[in-house]
Formats: sequence, C-alpha cells, structure tokens
Amino acid sequence: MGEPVVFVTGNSKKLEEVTQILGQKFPHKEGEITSSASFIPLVSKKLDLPEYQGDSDYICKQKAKAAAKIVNGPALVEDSCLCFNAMGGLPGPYIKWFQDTLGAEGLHRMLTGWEDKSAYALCTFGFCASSDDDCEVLLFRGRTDGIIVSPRGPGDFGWDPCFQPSGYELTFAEMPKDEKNKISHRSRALAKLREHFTSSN
Ligand SMILES: O=c1nc[nH]c2c1ncn2[C@H]1C[C@H](O)[C@@H](COP(=O)(O)OP(=O)(O)OP(=O)(O)O)O1
Ligand SMILES: [Mg+2]
Repeated sequence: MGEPVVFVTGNSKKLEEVTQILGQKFPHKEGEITSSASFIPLVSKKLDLPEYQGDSDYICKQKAKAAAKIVNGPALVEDSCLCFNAMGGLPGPYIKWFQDTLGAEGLHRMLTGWEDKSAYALCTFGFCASSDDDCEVLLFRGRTDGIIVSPRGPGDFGWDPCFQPSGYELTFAEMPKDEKNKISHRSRALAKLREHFTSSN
C-alpha cells in the first residue's frame, strides 16, 4: 500500500472532524510503505454518494464500493446514524432526512410523547482497497450514548445541538471541538480503524 486513500463524503463537517482526528495521513504500519512517499496521504473528495437503504453495515459496504469505483483506488467512506431507543433505533440510518426536514428542534420534539429520551450516535467507516468487484470492505464502528435535549449551542453541524452525551452537561454543539473529538462516535470508530492498520497482527 502507498497509494493515497481518498475519503469520499459530501459533508464538509465530517471531513473537518476526520482531519482533526486522523490528520492528513492514513494510519499504517512502519515499513509497509513501498512507494517513495513516507506516508499514505489521506485526501478527500466531495461527492454525494447514493443514500442506500438498509442497516449501517450494508450502507457502508455499498458506499465504500461505489466510492472505490469512482476514485479508482483505495476509498474510505462513513455513515452516521442517530438512534432513539424509545423508537427501536429509528431514525437510525434515515437521520439525514429527519435532520434536513425537522432540524434539531424537531428531532427533540419527536420524543415529546416518550419518557425515554435516550439515544446513541453510531458511526461506521467503510474501507475498500480497490475498485475490484470482489474487494472486501472493512468496517470500523464507534458508538456514543446520550440523551436528546432541547437544542443548545451552535447549529452548524446536524444534530449536535440536541445530542448530550452520557456523563456530560454539554451538548456536542456546546463542547469545544477537541472534547467532542475525544468521545464521539466518529473518533471511536477511527480508533478501531487506526488499531487495525497499525497493529502487527
Ligand atoms: O457528528 C455529527 N453531529 C451531528 N450531525 C451529524 C454528525 N455526523 C453526521 N451528522 C448528520 C449529517 C447527516 O444529516 C446525517 C448523517 O447522514 P450521512 O449519510 O451519514 O451523512 P451525509 O449524507 O451528510 O454525508 P456522506 O456524503 O458522507 O454520506 O447526520
Ligand atoms: Mg449520506
């Protein structure tokens, strides 16, 4: 491996966080690089991939395969879910449509009739090493539990204002970025990815 890994997403806020967490280098084992570059660059491509339907594993596999075909090489994609326990995990992978239509305030109101306000954010990264049809997609998942609250904090990233992680008084939107990045579903999934690509087993 040595080719750049392209992170394909249509969401600039996701890209911002992935870059804050991983930097510009894709994690790798020492001595694995065969090209003249001393690291595997992590570059990005802003592209709206299809919104597949199904569970997040299925969605990520489809997304990663589609992305690898488009970039014709190693591709990384990500899918994020927000799951309300009272609703058996919905909106889940369909959160984008709820978010775009209702906003954070509307998401909070969805739970008006429910006592249980608990929820979890789930992030799944899919890595596809090549555009080959039989290329297997590697999945890395991260989860953060919390509750849905009336929105507080800047509204520049999705449902951050209405998600308050367990054990914290602040919503994701109110937290300093580095604090969110320590405990977020995204950073936990990326920790698994890093472990996979850097461990010697
Ligand atoms: O940490 C987050 N904090 C707040 N909101 C978030 C977060 N992460 C994703 N989100 C929002 C974006 C979208 O409304 C939905 C996920 O949908 P999802 O299809 O995964 O993202 P997307 O279509 O924006 O970008 P992509 O091109 O990578 O599929 O939740
Ligand atoms: Mg999407």
